[in-house]
Amino acid sequence: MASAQKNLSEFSAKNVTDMSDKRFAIVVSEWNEEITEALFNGAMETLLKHGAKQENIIRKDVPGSFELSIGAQWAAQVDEIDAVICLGCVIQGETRHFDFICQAVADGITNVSLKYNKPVIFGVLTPDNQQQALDRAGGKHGNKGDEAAITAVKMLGY
Ligand SMILES: Nc1c(NC[C@H](O)[C@H](O)[C@H](O)CO)[nH]c(=O)[nH]c1=O
Ligand SMILES: CC(=O)[C@@H](O)COP(=O)(O)O
Repeated sequence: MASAQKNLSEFSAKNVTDMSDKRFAIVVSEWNEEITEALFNGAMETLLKHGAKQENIIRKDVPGSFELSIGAQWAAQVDEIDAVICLGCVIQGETRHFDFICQAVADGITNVSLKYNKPVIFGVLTPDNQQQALDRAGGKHGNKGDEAAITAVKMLGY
């Protein structure tokens, strides 16, 4: 189902458990900063809305989405971290570089999650252009950061 049919910020809050004692790491890519900052703000707002404490949320920045995997690993290896949220935006350019980054970060984040047996959330936009990114970072299709945060919350209540 495309984001056009399912707003990224609309989700069922039922069965969401208390997050007051959970600790989160949010790893944010600096590429396309206008977008990733909007994703971060959405993720923070959603975590706090569901009871997470500000002091239990740490942020780490990485240069680009390709570095999200290692940034996630450095966070996930910390025993006190319960879940990691990775936020990035990879915009299609003229070459196949887009494909390599997107595949690498999807595979890398998955591997970290399985290696450390904890939720590591793929909050990475992979749009064709800037407008598609804006539409999914607080625009008409919602905010991918909201979706990533509620996914972490739901997984911790698994
Ligand atoms: N073009 C985008 C990049 N490129 C940078 C890579 O993520 C990486 O930092 C570099 O290849 C060095 O390892 N990153 C994004 O997050 N978004 C882009 O659109
Ligand atoms: C996703 C990228 O790295 C991409 O934006 C780089 O642009 P290009 O493919 O034109 O070099």
